Amino acid sequence: MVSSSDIAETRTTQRAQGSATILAVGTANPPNCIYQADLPDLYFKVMNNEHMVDVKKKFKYICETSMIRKRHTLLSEEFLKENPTISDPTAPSLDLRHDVLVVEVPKLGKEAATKAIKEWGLPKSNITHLIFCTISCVDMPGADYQLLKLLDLSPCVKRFMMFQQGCHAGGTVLRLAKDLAENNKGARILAVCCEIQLMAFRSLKNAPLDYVISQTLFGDGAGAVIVGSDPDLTNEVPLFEIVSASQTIIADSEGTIGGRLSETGLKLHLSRTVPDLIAKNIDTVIEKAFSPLGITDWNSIFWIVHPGGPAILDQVELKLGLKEEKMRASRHVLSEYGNMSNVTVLFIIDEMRKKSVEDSLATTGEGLDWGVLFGFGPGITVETLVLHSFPTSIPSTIATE
Ligand SMILES: CC(=O)CC(=O)SCCNC(=O)CCNC(=O)[C@H](O)C(C)(C)COP(=O)(O)OP(=O)(O)OC[C@H]1O[C@@H](n2cnc3c(N)ncnc32)[C@H](O)[C@@H]1OP(=O)(O)O
Repeated sequence: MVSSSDIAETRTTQRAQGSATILAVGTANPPNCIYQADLPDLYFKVMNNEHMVDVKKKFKYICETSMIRKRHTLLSEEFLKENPTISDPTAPSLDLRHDVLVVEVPKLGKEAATKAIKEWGLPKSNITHLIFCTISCVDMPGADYQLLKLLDLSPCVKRFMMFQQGCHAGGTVLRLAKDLAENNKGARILAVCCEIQLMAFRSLKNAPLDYVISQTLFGDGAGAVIVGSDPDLTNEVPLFEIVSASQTIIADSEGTIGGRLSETGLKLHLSRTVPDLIAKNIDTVIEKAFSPLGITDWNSIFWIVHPGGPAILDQVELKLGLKEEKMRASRHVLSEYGNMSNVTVLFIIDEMRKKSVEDSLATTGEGLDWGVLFGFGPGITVETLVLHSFPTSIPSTIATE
């Protein structure tokens, strides 16, 4: 007969001993790059909206204050010319958008995943779980299945498909990967976020101001990480330990960020109160996350913050009295790639560890030991991760890539 102590022992052997760690990061973007300074002329031309002079003026102003220098996109002028329904706010275009996205989202995800696997350095056969996250398209089987096929992974890899989560979900993916890694001894999780903004691309004819804002902020990209506990230090190089992960909903924020799929694409709603609501609540969230460690000096940690827009970074910085350099990595990624929704925090992790090596700092977290990762999205949902950095003893190929 099996005793309860046998079951307890079996459960212990099924679990990992240590916390989950990020073991590799890969990123990818479509090759087409648009400079924000060129966007107003380009956008209003391809959308046949040149006559909307006042809207263009507003669009140009927001482009100038967005703190974005450039963004990558799958879209091209040729594609929009060949597919005029995309630019017509009254014509159904959902099928057309989906036809493109169900193919392109797993493909871009594969590019990022391939880089992460290469950096990790172990055979693909060691991957036990796959998480795929996107708001760009919905399909069955989903982008997780397509990516498994594209990468030629084992059909026994355990998949999780996260549809329609939003911008906080870079944090959700890492939280899920942590639970999987810590509860399954030897697990190696490939987690991929990929967003191509074609679903939300739309004409500004008769559009509310938040549509104008969304057209100026979002960019295309994919990020991938390998996560696992108890790294084999002869073969694996840990970058960040995920010490804790939590999620909360900001009080009285319902309806301030949202999206609905329609026959004319994804309609995004953003309230102007978003930066203020996040800033007003951020102190409570961070105090709760760091109280077990006794850390209260927010300038003593490194920061990875989803840059929904510059106002969010500015207001968090102001509320917590952060030094200007704390948001460097988040602002850099916003400037060079725009808001790539849930993908963005994975780019910031990549930027932070590479710059730390480049600047000969002692740890992957800008020379500091502890750090925070914040994801913000519909709800308003906040994902909070407490991270612990590692010494920057990583191969030079990673830093110079
Ligand atoms: C989709 C997801 O899941 C998660 C996400 O990431 S959602 C994206 C979250 N991002 C945001 O909410 C954007 C945050 N906002 C910003 O960063 C900045 O406001 C901005 C870059 C959009 C513009 O910055 P700015 O030009 O310096 O000044 P700001 O005064 O804030 O705004 C300019 C104008 O736009 C208006 N505005 C700003 N945000 C608005 C919104 N969401 N809806 C409607 N109007 C808005 C302002 O009221 C102002 O209008 P007036 O000139 O008529 O007064």
